[in-house]
Amino acid sequence: MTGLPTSIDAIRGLCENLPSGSDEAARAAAARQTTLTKPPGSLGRLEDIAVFMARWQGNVVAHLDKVEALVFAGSHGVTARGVSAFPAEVTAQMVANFASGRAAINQLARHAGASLKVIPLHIDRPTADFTQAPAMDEAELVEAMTSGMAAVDPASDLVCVGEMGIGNTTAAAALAAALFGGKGVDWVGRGTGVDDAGLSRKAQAVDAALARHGAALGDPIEALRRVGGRELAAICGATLAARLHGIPVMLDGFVASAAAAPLAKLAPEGLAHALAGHVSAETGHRKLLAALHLSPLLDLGMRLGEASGACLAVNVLRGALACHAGMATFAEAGVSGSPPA
Ligand SMILES: Cc1cc2ncn([C@H]3O[C@H](COP(=O)(O)O)[C@@H](O)[C@H]3O)c2cc1C
Ligand SMILES: O=C(O)c1cccnc1
Repeated sequence: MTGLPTSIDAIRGLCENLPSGSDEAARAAAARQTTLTKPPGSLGRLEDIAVFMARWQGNVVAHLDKVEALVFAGSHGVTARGVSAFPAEVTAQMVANFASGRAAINQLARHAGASLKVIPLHIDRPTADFTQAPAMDEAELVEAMTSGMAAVDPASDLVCVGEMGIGNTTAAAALAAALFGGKGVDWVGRGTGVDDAGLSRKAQAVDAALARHGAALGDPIEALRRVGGRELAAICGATLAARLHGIPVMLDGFVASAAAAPLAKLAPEGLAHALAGHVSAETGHRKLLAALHLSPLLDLGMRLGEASGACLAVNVLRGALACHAGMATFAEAGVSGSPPA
């Protein structure tokens, strides 16, 4: 990637020629797995992870020396519709909490050996209420997406993406509905903990957005611009940039998954370099992951966002790669292999 794109068309162009990772490294990693001192397949998905990481890092034995957690923050006009259990000002207050190191993500990023970067995106300037108008104009979308792209350090071994933005589970639900069909009720959940009335306001907001934007939502980037938000666009941009730099991505919960989902719609293998760190308790996340053909690594009933589930899942990757790198082969250890069939 040379320089950041300056238009939506340029971003679309980048999605047309995505690298497919190293077949050679993936094949060699799969071959190495068969030589390690364990019954074939006995490490389950840890084996697949070692092969996945080899493909996207282009190394038979992948490493996790430099793991980045990127948390993008944005403000949402749709909060005026009473769609969150918390007031909009919590977004800025939590950004301050991240800076003082006392939020959940500070603890989980440290525990995962990840460096945490928090990127606020004009949090004093909410997007437009997308039940009334597009959330962002084209320039705002490009700015948000390229902020996400620029946040990715090309030297990273893995990028975890997450978000902070009161109201953003409604934006994520609207985006999921735009991309995969269905109505508000199919995709909204309780987010920060709305009651039944709040849940039905969320469904109504999504339905109103679907009605207002109509056929324009058939285009994945337009859907992101019209019913997404700045932090969702930035996650989409960061996930795209990681692909172009040859860096695997760990997605967080419902919001981060919805944010990255346009890439899967723009290119058939658009999210092939991404893992789902976990399935959150937000209604709709399981269905969204199924639509994206992603199988979550963890299922712990978390529903926080902030990249918390993504960072926790990094520890699973560390386990997978420790085995892949450190185990003896049957030959090295003098362990008898299975008898010839
Ligand atoms: C104190 C606090 C910390 C958070 N950290 C992440 N979120 C999460 O909740 C928000 C989405 O839920 P909704 O759509 O219901 O507003 C996002 O900011 C998300 O990251 C938080 C929410 C709160 C209240
Ligand atoms: O799964 C998520 O991303 C999520 C769930 C609840 C609140 N915020 C984020």
